[in-house]
Amino acid sequence: MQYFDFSFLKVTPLNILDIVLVALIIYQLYNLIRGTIAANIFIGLALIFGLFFVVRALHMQLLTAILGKFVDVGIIAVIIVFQQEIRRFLLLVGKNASLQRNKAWWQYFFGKAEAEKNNYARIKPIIDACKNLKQNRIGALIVFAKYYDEQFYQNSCEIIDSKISKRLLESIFQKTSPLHDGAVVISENKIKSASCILPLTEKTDLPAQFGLRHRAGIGVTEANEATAIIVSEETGEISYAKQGRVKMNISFAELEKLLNKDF
Ligand SMILES: Nc1ncnc2c1ncn2[C@@H]1O[C@H](COP(=O)(O)OP(=O)(O)OP(=O)(O)O)[C@@H](O)[C@H]1O
Repeated sequence: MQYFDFSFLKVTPLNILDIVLVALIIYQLYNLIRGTIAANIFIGLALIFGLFFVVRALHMQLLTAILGKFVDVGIIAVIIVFQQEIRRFLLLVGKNASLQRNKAWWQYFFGKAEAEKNNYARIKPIIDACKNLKQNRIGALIVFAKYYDEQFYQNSCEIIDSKISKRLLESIFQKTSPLHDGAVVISENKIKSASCILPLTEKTDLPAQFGLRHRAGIGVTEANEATAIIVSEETGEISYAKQGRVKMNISFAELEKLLNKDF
């Protein structure tokens, strides 16, 4: 019987740490591109790289030379194509740590129940405003940005920078309000801006009734660490978008749970 000799493999604790860290980075990158158009681009690039290694091994010189040109500029192509995702990843690395730490300290000192109570107080005006908007069939798009990326939001928005209030949210979305077109962005516990023009998703498999408001709500969660509530003017239905996916027609109890988790 033949045995394989693995004695040449020397695994140190540092090697294991190395593998775990790489796995974590790949997982975070996967989370960032999951369900977005970037995932398809990634598959396309991976296929070109895979094909290059196959044709090179088979000594197919012409194809190797052509694909080699792509592979030579591979890292530059990856940086250009995944510019948005790399930006989000770096933001995540830089800012998430401090946000999570704040939350953890709060829970450590005041206990989980107190933290939840505090969170409910923050969420309540938003849920109450959504109830009113739904009842009156007023369309709305409210974005919760984990980090307020000034470059991304401020170009197209009206700066508000105010405490979150039910009445303010309701009045922004009134059809006669000059700010009703576009999205409200909430971040750092404030209504940061209104009337924001957001990027539209390029998804092709969305329900037919989804127009620009829904497309913008989904699009912003693909391009940023953000979630969005979409109130349909047509049906009054509430949808919730996160990481490029959307939950349709959710109840207020569900909305409260989602906001409690994400906001
Ligand atoms: N790029 C954008 N960013 C933010 N808001 C947008 C954008 N494009 C359109 N909107 C908002 O969506 C409104 C138009 O909504 P539209 O009827 O196309 O959407 P919908 O998804 O069908 O939603 P509804 O069910 O409310 O009709 C606009 O009045 C504007 O307020």
